[in-house]
Amino acid sequence: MKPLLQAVPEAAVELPYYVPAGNECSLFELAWSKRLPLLLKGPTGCGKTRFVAHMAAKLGLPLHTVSCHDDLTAADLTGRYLLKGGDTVWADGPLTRAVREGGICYLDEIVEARKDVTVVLHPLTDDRRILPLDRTGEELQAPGSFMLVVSYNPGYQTLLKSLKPSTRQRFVAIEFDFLPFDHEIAVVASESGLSAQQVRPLLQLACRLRALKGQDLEEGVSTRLLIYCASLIAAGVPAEEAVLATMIEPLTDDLDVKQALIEVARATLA
Ligand SMILES: Nc1ncnc2c1ncn2[C@@H]1O[C@H](COP(=O)(O)OP(=O)(O)OP(=O)(O)O)[C@@H](O)[C@H]1O
Repeated sequence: MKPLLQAVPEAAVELPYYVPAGNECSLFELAWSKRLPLLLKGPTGCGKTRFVAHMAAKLGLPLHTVSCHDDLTAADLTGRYLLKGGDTVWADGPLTRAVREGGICYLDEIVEARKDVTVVLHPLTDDRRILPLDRTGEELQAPGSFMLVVSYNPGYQTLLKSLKPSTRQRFVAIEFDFLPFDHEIAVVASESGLSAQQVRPLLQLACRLRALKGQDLEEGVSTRLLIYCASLIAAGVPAEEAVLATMIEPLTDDLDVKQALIEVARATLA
C-alpha cells in the first residue's frame, strides 16, 4: 500500500475557524491521502464551504472554489483561449489550475452545472485521475495532492437537476446538517460577537422555524442567517427588526406565511 500523503503541521498555518460535527475532518484527510474525491451533502449555510476552507488550510493546499450555476460549462472549469493583444493565449480554468498545482478544487452546488461538466469530471474522479484538455491537446495527470470536492443541497434536487448514479458513485460522501444546539450557539456567538446567552433564544427560534421546512417553508433558517441576525443585534439593531430582516424575510414572500412566522418569533422571543 502506498504511504499516506503528508499534511502540513497544523501549528504552521492559520486555520479558518471550524467546529466539527463529527468525524468529518479525519474522513476528509483520509479521503485526500487515499486520492478519493469527496461529495458533501447538506442544507444551505450549514458550514460546507467553511469546512473545505478549513481542511485546505490544514493540509496546506491551495483551494479553488467555484459556485456552479446553470450556465456553467466544462470550458469555464478547464479553461479557454482568450484574445490578448492580437494573440490567442490559453488561460487555465480553476479546475485545471487546481490539477496543475496539486490543490483542492471545490465545486459548490454541482447539480446546477451543465451536463458537459460531468464528462470532464468522470476521468478525474476514478482511478485514472486525468484531465484531458481537448483544446490544447494536453492530458494532465493529477498529482497525488490534488483533490476534487463537490457539494449539493439534496433539498433542492429535482428530476431535471440531480446527480446521475454514475457520477455520485465516484465520490466518498459526507452528510452535513446544522450543528448540535450548544455547538451552533458557540459558532454564532464567535462569528457575530453576541454573547452565547443572547444567541440562545435566537437559535431556539431558528429550530422552530427549521421544523416548518417542507410544510410552509422550502428551507429553514441557516447558520449563516443566524450569524447575520446576531451580528445586526450586536451592532445595535433591535432584536425584532433583526429577526424580521434575517430570519423571516429571506425565507418567504407569502404574506400569510410571513405573518405566521412573525407570530412564532414573538411567542419564542417573548
Ligand atoms: N461548523 C462550523 N464551524 C464554524 N463556522 C460555521 C460552521 N458551520 C457554519 N459556520 C458559519 O456559517 C457560515 C455559513 O457556512 P458556509 O458558507 O460554510 O455554508 P455552506 O454549507 O457552504 O452553504 P452554501 O451551500 O449555501 O454554500 C460560515 O461562514 C460560518 O461563519
